[in-house]
Amino acid sequence: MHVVVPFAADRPKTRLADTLDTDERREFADAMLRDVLAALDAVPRSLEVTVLSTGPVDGVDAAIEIDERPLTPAVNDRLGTAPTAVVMADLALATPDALTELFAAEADLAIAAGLGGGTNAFLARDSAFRVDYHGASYRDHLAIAREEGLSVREVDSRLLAVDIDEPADLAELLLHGDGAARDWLVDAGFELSVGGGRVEVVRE
Ligand SMILES: Nc1nc2c(ncn2[C@@H]2O[C@H](COP(=O)(O)OP(=O)(O)OP(=O)(O)O)[C@@H](O)[C@H]2O)c(=O)[nH]1
Ligand SMILES: C[C@H](OP(=O)(O)O)C(=O)O
Repeated sequence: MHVVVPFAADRPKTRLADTLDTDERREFADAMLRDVLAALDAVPRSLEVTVLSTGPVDGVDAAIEIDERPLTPAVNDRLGTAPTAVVMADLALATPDALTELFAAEADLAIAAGLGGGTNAFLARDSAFRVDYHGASYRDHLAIAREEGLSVREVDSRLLAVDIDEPADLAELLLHGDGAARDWLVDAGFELSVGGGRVEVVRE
C-alpha cells in the first residue's frame, strides 16, 4: 500500500506564528514529520511511504517527492493508483495502532476527521476518490465519496484527530505525546499550565 505524507516545507505552521518564530516552526514541523514517519514505520504491514513536500527535507528516512503545487492538486495527482493512503505530517499523536486500524478498514474510503473540520488521514481503496482540502474538508470528502458511490468507514480516533495547528493543540501534545515533537517542545521551554479550565501551555 502506498502512503503519501504531505509536508509544507516552506512557511509551515503559520497558525503558530504568535508562539514560535519561523525557524522554530520549521524545526517543530520537522519533528512532527519524524514522529509520523516513525509511527508508519512501526505499522505491521508493508507500506511504501512517500513524503510529498513543497521543498527539500533533511534527516528523514523516507522517499521525498517535491511538488510545489498547492495541497489539493499535489495529492490528487497521487490518487490514481489504489489503494493509497494520505496521512498528514502534523499528526504528532499518531500511533502504529491507530494507523493500523485505519489501514485495516475494508471500505472504499476509510477516513479520519481532524479537529475543526479537516481531514487528517484516509485510505482510498478506489481510485475514483479525490480530495478537496481546506475549509470543512471532512464534510466535502464524505460528499465526494457519496457522489462516486463509494462505501465509507468513518474511523473514530482521538489520536488521529489531533492535528497540531494552534497553540491549544500544543497542550494535547505535552499531555499525550511521547516522540520527537513533544521532546522539541520541552527543550524549547514549553510546559503545562494547569489552572481552573482547560490545561494550557506556557513557555519559560
Ligand atoms: N505538499 C504539501 N503539503 C502541504 C501543503 N499545505 C499543507 N501541507 C501539509 O498538509 C498538512 C496539513 O496542513 P495544514 O495544517 O493545513 O497547514 P500547515 O502548513 O501545517 O499549517 P498552517 O500554515 O498553520 O495552516 C500538514 O502535514 C502540512 O505540512 C502544500 O501546499 N503542499
Ligand atoms: C489541509 C486541511 O488541514 P486543516 O487546515 O484542517 O489543518 C484539511 O484537512 O482540509
